[in-house]
Amino acid sequence: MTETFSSVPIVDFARLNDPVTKDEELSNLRKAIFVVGFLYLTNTGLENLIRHTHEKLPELFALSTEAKEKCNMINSPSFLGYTRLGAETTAAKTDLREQFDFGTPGMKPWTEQDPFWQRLEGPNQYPDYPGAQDLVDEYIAKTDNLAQAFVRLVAECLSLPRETFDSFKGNMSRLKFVKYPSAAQNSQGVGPHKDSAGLFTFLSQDNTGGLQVLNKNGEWIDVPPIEGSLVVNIQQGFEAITGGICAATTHRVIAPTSRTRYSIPFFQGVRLDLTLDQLKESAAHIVERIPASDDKKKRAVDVPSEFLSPLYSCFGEAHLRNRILSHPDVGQRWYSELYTKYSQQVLK
Ligand SMILES: O=C(O)CCC(=O)C(=O)O
Ligand SMILES: [Fe+2]
Repeated sequence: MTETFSSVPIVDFARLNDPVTKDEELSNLRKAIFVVGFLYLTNTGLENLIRHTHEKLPELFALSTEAKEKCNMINSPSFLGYTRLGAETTAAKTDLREQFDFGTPGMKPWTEQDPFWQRLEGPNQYPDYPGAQDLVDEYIAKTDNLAQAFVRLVAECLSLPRETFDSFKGNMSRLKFVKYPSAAQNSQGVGPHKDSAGLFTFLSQDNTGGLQVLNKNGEWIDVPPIEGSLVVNIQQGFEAITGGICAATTHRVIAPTSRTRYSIPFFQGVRLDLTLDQLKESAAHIVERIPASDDKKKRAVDVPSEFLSPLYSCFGEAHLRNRILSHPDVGQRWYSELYTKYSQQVLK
């Protein structure tokens, strides 16, 4: 029988950093990473920042349509900016949410000499709202630090040297502010997907509920809100680096029926230039050191992933492909040939 889960484990970041409790908590983390692929991270020290940011979201989304449209993602070949309700597609269906996408500030401007996928890293479009830029930049900087510390703990829990994953970190992480308006019962807030921008996702949800993960028996498991926690999940970049042993977990959001839901996902970036061949070389050394059973190692092949597909030249192209298909209007505007090519390909 496949080892699976019926609830999402809680991992305490403070206990991971206390020498007295560290070993015990690392073994919790290990199980969460291997078996579930999803966990709550508590006691991160970011609770005040998260609360403060949530307080600002209703006002930010209440900006006039004109103000929001001024920073529409359509202006950005880096897929950064505002997406209005109904402009995003997941699992071939329209998502019922609106959102702002941001990235780590200060990326080197793209030029024609750079690879086409490098254009994913670009400048933000901040909404015209007092303090928005400072808030976004602070949130990204602090969560990036947490993510870096977390990745080192993940290496430790897999009995790998702490710095094992450091060289896979990307230049740009991504942050989103998301609003799900109330809708008819069982509407798709966001459809079933795996996160694909990088290594790990750190998600703060408000107290509405609606987030679910898929277990290995094909059952949807609720991920109810825990105040102050971040829900962490494995993205396809990390899945690929571990040869698929640490699998990204499919998740979705059921739209709320009687209130508005807000969430703040943060996607830790992965190096975009990594090719499949380079990955195979570096991953081989990682995969062989992960003490998993042969059965678990087999999971490496049964998950179709753009990041492990020879159709794409490197992680950057795999990520760009996903962005183009999720935001078809932006994809068509900036990458029309690639849009046509990617929308005809079938992943195996
Ligand atoms: O809003 C949420 O709780 C989850 C959002 C999500 O999975 C995503 O944007 O990738
Ligand atoms: Fe997601």
